[in-house]
Amino acid sequence: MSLAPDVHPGPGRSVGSPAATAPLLEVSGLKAYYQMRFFGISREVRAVDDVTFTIRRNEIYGLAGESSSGKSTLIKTIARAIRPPLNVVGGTVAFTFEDGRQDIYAMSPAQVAAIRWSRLSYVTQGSMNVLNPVRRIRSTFVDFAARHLGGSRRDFLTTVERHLGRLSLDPRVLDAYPHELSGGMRQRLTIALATICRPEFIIADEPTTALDVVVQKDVLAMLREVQQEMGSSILFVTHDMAVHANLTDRLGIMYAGRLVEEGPTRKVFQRPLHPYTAHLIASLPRLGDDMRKTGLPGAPPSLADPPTGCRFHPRCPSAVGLCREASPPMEELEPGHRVACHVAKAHAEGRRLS
Ligand SMILES: Nc1ncnc2c1ncn2[C@@H]1O[C@H](COP(=O)(O)OP(=O)(O)OP(=O)(O)O)[C@@H](O)[C@H]1O
Repeated sequence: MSLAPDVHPGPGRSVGSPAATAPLLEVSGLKAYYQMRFFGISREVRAVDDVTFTIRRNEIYGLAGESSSGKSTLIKTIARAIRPPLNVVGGTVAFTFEDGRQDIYAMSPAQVAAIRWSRLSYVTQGSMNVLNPVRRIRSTFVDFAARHLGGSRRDFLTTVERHLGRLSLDPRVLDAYPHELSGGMRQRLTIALATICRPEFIIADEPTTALDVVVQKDVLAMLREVQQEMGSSILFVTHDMAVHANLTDRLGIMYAGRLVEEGPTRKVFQRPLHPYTAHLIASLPRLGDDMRKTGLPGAPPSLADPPTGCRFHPRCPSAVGLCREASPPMEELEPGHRVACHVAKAHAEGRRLS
């Protein structure tokens, strides 16, 4: 499959310019809370609480963590796809696209609309959310992408057909309604839709979770090929650690609204530094291993009233007194490998905590 520029060149990927060397996404101290008021009582769910990380050009960054850890809230906030009661209460989200660096929350609504799908696109779990059930696939492509690519409708549809062909999709699917297609086909179409404008940054939110394993493998291979050919960056969100092991270049682990570990995916799997990451990896099934996997005791905390200190301490097998008292900052303990854990830090420095 070749995705070399065809009818439209898409955003350039010039090497050597400041834009080419800067991180594509910089998230700094980001806080996004659901702020609600019921019968005069305020309630605040701190779903994303002081998250800092960057994503480079041309990399697939994975985000993992169990349900309710804040993954969806984080990516909605990064894409500025938020509405009340979710509010950004601190921090910044900046993209350095080919035309320069911009804080997405300093942009006007018109500027944000202009980068959606063309530079920043979104692939979601429920493909039916994007594919309008009462419109043929062709109309959905026109609705989402025609204005970004410009030109006549005929030229646009020729571009769409060529793009589908390159992704091994039969252009006749453009005549279909979503319900006439399989789940796998619909998901491949959402990837085609998200990449038709050759975006620099793609957010993929659990795009394969609803698919069976064989179709899942196909869709993931397609996504990787698209990414490699276009040189785009992908933020790939799933709780499925096996998918991260096979797909992502770097991996961030979220727990209770915070990033607790980040590093090259291979390193994180080989030597997890945070006890929560170690648990996630240990619970993966392995061929020939017939030991029963034991779950982590306890449940994730309420983000309306998170525990003091390290939010993982009530469930952590290694917790000491300090973990109950002070929130551990994210620190680089090995090159490119960051972790927020007092015990891991002390271990790396050859100290013992009690
Ligand atoms: N609309 C909302 N109003 C109030 N709280 C919300 C809302 N949506 C999510 N939350 C809360 O925010 C926290 C983070 O949820 P979020 O959906 O971001 O987690 P997640 O890691 O994406 O989980 P999942 O994998 O189940 O989608 C949870 O405590 C959740 O209950």
